[in-house]
Amino acid sequence: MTAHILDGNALAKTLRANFRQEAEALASRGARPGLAVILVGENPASQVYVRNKVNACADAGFYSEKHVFPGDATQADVLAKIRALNADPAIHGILVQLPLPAQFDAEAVLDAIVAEKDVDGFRAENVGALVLGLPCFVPCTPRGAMRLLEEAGVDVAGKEAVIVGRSNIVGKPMAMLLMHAGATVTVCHSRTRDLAAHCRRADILVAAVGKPRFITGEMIKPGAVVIDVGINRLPDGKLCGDVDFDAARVVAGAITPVPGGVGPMTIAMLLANTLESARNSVQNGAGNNA
Ligand SMILES: Nc1nc(=O)c2c([nH]1)NC[C@@H]1CN(c3ccc(C(=O)N[C@@H](CCC(=O)O)C(=O)O)cc3)C=[N+]21
Ligand SMILES: [Mg+2]
Repeated sequence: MTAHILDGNALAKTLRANFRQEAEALASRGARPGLAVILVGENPASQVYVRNKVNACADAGFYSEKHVFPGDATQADVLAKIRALNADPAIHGILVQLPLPAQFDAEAVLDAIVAEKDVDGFRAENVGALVLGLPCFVPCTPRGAMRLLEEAGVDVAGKEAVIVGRSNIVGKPMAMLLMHAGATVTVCHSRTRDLAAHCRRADILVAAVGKPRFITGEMIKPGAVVIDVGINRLPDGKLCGDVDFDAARVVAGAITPVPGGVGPMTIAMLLANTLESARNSVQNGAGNNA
């Protein structure tokens, strides 16, 4: 058996073409979707991701701004920029690239973004709404992972889903989305006893641990759908996921590659959330002139 490869690059490209049509429709109503990305410091991985986000905006006909601060910038500098963007009608989404340098209180910075522009979905109001099943911005990486499951034709209801990783950005929201979709969800983490046994029960296995090739072939149930959220840079400069891809692909039924799986879908869902925010602004009578 060889797993079906879930091509995030191809799906993201198709989605961006659809977003472009919607962006033009919104632009004609005075609300071209606009995203502002804030990057602090010179983390090379962050620079790549931010560049990908800005390029994706251009490709989808969105307006975007990139605000780069030096690594020794103060929190007050960044907060002032966020306040200006909060009030800017051309901007529908504000993203502060994480991680922030150590001198920052990331919680306080994210909290400064008005909820209507929190397209990452990281603020407490958003997380609360997600848990309650109310309208909200669904965090981009889990939303992209769910979209890939849909693309794979996976009927989530009744399935055993196992998530490895309990982060606020991936593990926790992913658990909520899978639960809402009807899966029986187990969240495993660094303290879990007999992780392999949990993983082997999974019809849907989501790896979000941040350790290269941590999930081995023996941890996968034959035919399972494997979603690899990991992006790890190896000493030779190559990227690899949290799953041992070569071992997994001969066991799994479907699997996301790294790169080219969840990563591009994360960016596509950032655009989807920004589009949603622009649509909301039109409904609330607060478009822009972009
Ligand atoms: N406020 C905030 N929101 C985020 O959504 C956020 C963040 N901070 N900090 C970092 C993580 C990571 N993340 C990725 C986005 C795209 C790729 C991506 O495009 N990956 C390509 C490869 C990129 C490469 O070549 O390095 C791929 O998987 O094919 C990866 C990772 C968003 N994050
Ligand atoms: Mg996690």
